[in-house]
Amino acid sequence: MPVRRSDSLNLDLRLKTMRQRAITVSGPWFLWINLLFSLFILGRHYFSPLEKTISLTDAFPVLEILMGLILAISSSTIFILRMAYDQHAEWLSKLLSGALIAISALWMGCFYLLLASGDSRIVFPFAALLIFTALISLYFDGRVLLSFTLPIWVVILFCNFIYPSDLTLLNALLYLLLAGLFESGRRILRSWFVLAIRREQENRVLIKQLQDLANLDPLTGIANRRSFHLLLDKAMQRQQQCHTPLSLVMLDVDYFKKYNDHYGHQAGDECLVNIAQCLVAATRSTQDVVARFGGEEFIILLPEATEQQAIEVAERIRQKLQALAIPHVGSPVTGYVTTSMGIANLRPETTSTRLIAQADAALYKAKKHGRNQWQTFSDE
Ligand SMILES: Nc1nc2c(ncn2[C@@H]2O[C@H](COP(=O)(O)OP(=O)(O)OP(=O)(O)O)[C@@H](O)[C@H]2O)c(=O)[nH]1
Repeated sequence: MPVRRSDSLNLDLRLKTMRQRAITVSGPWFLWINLLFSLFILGRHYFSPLEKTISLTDAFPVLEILMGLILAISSSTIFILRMAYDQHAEWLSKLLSGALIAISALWMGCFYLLLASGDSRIVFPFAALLIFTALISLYFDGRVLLSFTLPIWVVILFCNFIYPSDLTLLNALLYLLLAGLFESGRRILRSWFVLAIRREQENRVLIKQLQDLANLDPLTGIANRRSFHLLLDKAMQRQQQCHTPLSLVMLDVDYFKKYNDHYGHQAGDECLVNIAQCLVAATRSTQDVVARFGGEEFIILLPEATEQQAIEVAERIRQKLQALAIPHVGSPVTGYVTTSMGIANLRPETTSTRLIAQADAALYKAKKHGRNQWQTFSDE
């Protein structure tokens, strides 16, 4: 199946959002690792069973300063992440990326100092561990992963050339092997990540399609009878708790059988779509519900609307249809498509079935009085 542009745009957008989320989930773990590693380097003389070598860093505590900065950046970023109100906010992911790039630059300085002073015992295991834990935590975001690991790769390679005593064939092979493992691992992990997001995206589309099938009328795209009942029950519960008004308008297209007989079923379908659009245009988009109740019958739920406000809606519909002026030569009413409408207002103790029956009774009255008009149940 060809990939549509909108689908790939959606996927790119979803990937971006998920990358932002993922970094705020695995970022803290990686910051803890950096924090522990910097503590280890600070206390290296206590942990190391090997004899202490004289090094550059003894003369001036640059290494201690660098490690102190890693400690400060890691711990403060972890703290901010813990305290943040929205754990997946975009600014948090930016803060984390920035913190990791800064930490990487500090590691670069640290490894350079150690290699320059000939103390390479902990550099290679530490660099390898850092690079592979970075891969585990950041594989989904190539840019951040590369920004963190590249300076470490570069400083080791650079020192191997500057200080050739360290440039053994074994080192070079090890370096190449690590780079190969890193890149292949990154590709595998990333492909799983993209696949998972793509599947999730497909599932979302599928769920939306199923929801639309269950809740929308396929011809007009407005709510169907089933979802109207659900929404009416919900609205009635809310209304009865808050004691606010609620009204219904039920509509029936006048002499629609004659319309079909004269213009054909296809034109009849188009007419129903136009009427549905007209009803939607005449109501408030946020809370009113326009639904197709049956063949050429529509119903409108007007929460928080008094009978007078429902009358205003019905009158607006009548005028909009009049302005549309869809020809209906078979109609004895006006020669154009018209509707009859029944209005019912919710009274205490009224059930939803009863309320619909009241709107239907008012609609029947409108038909009896000559169609192309509205009637209210309260006038009975
Ligand atoms: N084109 C089309 N026609 C439909 C659809 N659903 C129902 N109808 C037609 O709507 C017509 C309804 O006919 P009736 O119930 O006699 O109502 P009416 O002709 O409007 O008469 P009054 O309601 O008394 O004004 C029937 O001819 C149905 O075939 C639909 O989805 N598309």
